[in-house]
Amino acid sequence: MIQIHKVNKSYQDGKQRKSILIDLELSVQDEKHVAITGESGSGKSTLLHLLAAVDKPDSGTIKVDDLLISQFSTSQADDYRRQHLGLVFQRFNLIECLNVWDNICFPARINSQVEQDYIQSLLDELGLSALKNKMPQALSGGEQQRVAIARALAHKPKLLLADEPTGNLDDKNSDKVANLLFRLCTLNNTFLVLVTHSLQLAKRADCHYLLRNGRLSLQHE
Ligand SMILES: Nc1ncnc2c1ncn2[C@@H]1O[C@H](COP(=O)(O)OP(=O)(O)OP(=O)(O)O)[C@@H](O)[C@H]1O
Repeated sequence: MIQIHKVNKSYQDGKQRKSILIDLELSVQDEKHVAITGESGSGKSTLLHLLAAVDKPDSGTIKVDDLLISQFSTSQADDYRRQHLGLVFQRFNLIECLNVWDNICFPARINSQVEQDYIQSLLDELGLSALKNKMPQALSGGEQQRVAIARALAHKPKLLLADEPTGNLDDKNSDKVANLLFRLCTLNNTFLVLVTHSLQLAKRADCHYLLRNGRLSLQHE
C-alpha cells in the first residue's frame, strides 16, 4: 500500500539547508494501522505532508497503492486528495461558514457520495449528534477535533492520515476516539497512518515506527 524509497527532504534554515528526512525507507502492505512517533521537530508532519502530496520530496519516490504520488502534478495531487485521502491535521481546517453537518459532508459532496445514514452513524458514534447545527467557532477544541475526524472518514477514503488525532482530548475521550478510529478504519478497509506522541496509542497500531535522525525504524514492543 505504501512504498517510500530513498526519500530526502530538507528546508532552508537561514543560510543553510536543514535535512529533515534522509534516504527514508518505508514499505507497508498488510499492516493496516501504522503509527509513527518521534521527538518534536523530527519530521513526522513533514512525512505526512509528503504522503498527502501537499509537498514533494527533494529526491526519492513515494507510492500509495501503486500511484506514484511523488511525481504528481498539482491537479493529480488535488484529485488524489479528494478521492483517496482523509486528513486529520493538527489545525482542524474546519470551514467557518458551514455548520458541523455540512463540514462533515463536504468531502463526500465533492465526490458525490453522501451516504446520509453512514454520516449520521459517524456523528452518533463520535458524540456529535447534538452539535450538528452548530458553527465551528462555537465548539471546543476537542469537539472540533472529533468533527475533523468524522469529516475525514465521511467519504470512506482509502488512506487516512492523522496527525495527533487525539491531541486535544482528555484521557476518556482520547480512548473512545482512538477505539473508533481503529474500528472505522478496519470496517471501511481504510489504511491508517497515525502520527502521535502517545506511546500507548502507537502500541495499538499494527506496526509502530520511530522517526529519528531522518529515518524510520520499526519498534518491537
Ligand atoms: N515549511 C517549512 N519551512 C522550513 N522549515 C520547516 C517547514 N516545515 C517544517 N520545518 C522544520 O522541519 C522540522 C520538522 O518539522 P515537523 O513539523 O515535520 O516536525 P514534527 O516531528 O511533526 O514536530 P511536532 O511533533 O512538534 O509536530 C522542524 O525543525 C521544522 O521547523
